[in-house]
Amino acid sequence: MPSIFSYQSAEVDWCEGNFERSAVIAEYYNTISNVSFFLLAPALLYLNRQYRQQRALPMYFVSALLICVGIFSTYFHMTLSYVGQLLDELSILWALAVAYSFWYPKVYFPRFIKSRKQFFWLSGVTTVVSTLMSFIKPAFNAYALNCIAFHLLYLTWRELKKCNDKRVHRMAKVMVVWWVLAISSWLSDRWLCGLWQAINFPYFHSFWHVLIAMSLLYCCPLVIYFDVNYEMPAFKPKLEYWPGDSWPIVVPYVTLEEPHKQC
Ligand SMILES: CCCCCCCC/C=C\CCCCCCCC(=O)N[C@@H](CO)[C@H](O)/C=C/CCCCCCCCCCCCC
Ligand SMILES: [Ca+2]
Ligand SMILES: [Zn+2]
Repeated sequence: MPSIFSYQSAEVDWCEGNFERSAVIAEYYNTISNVSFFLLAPALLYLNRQYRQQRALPMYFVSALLICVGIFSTYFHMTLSYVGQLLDELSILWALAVAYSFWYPKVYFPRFIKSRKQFFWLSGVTTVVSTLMSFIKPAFNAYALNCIAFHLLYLTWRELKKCNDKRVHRMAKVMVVWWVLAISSWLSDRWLCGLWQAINFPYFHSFWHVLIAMSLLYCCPLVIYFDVNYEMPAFKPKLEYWPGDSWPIVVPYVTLEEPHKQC
């Protein structure tokens, strides 16, 4: 019986051919495209540094978990091992759980939850139960995780209804475009592999890594923007673009306008 650590012991195998470019890396492009997650975390911390100074714990915690996602996803595609697959999926689950625990707006808490502390407990218990259940059918986990994006889209839509800042609406639209491209790549790698192999282009899962990191690059400032509005009344959030508004390719981030001076 193969070990759960051994090469190709995972339940899933992505479309890219195995060991075609290296004797030790199973899926070469799927492995190296994880560099996106290693760039994403420091970019978020650097660009949103004013917010990070106010909310250091959640920012460092989620950034560290995004790095873990990168490490485990790299390990998974390098080995295609059962342990790699579970670590990849569980690191995503825990990163999302921590992000929800810190940033889920209080106005959407279920009625029986009275404080963020209680919400932490609810998220913690739900995540531990989901972690245990994830061993039942690991191949199903990725579909369940992808469904969380629909909840994020729903929350974004609810928030945009209350917001009339045009820059925020534009940023949300761009985030959705990146996500649609990302999920299309993920699904097509899963379901249309025969077609991509026939045309010798089985690289859609590596596109997914880059595209989902791009959508997170837009999603995170949105989360920060709404958090400042809800939880930090002394500040006014402002969306800015790096390196500048007039550049063709830009990265959004949030600055905090000076707190109201007390006389
Ligand atoms: C201030 C910041 C707050 C926001 C924090 C958001 C935290 C997000 C945490 C984790 C997301 C990482 C997703 C990347 C997964 C990469 C690894 C991967 O490719 N794994 C595959 C196997 O290699 C696996 O099959 C994929 C599983 C599906 C993952 C689905 C993740 C949904 C993430 C939702 C992001 C939404 C962005 C825009 C929403 C409209
Ligand atoms: Ca493969
Ligand atoms: Zn992957």
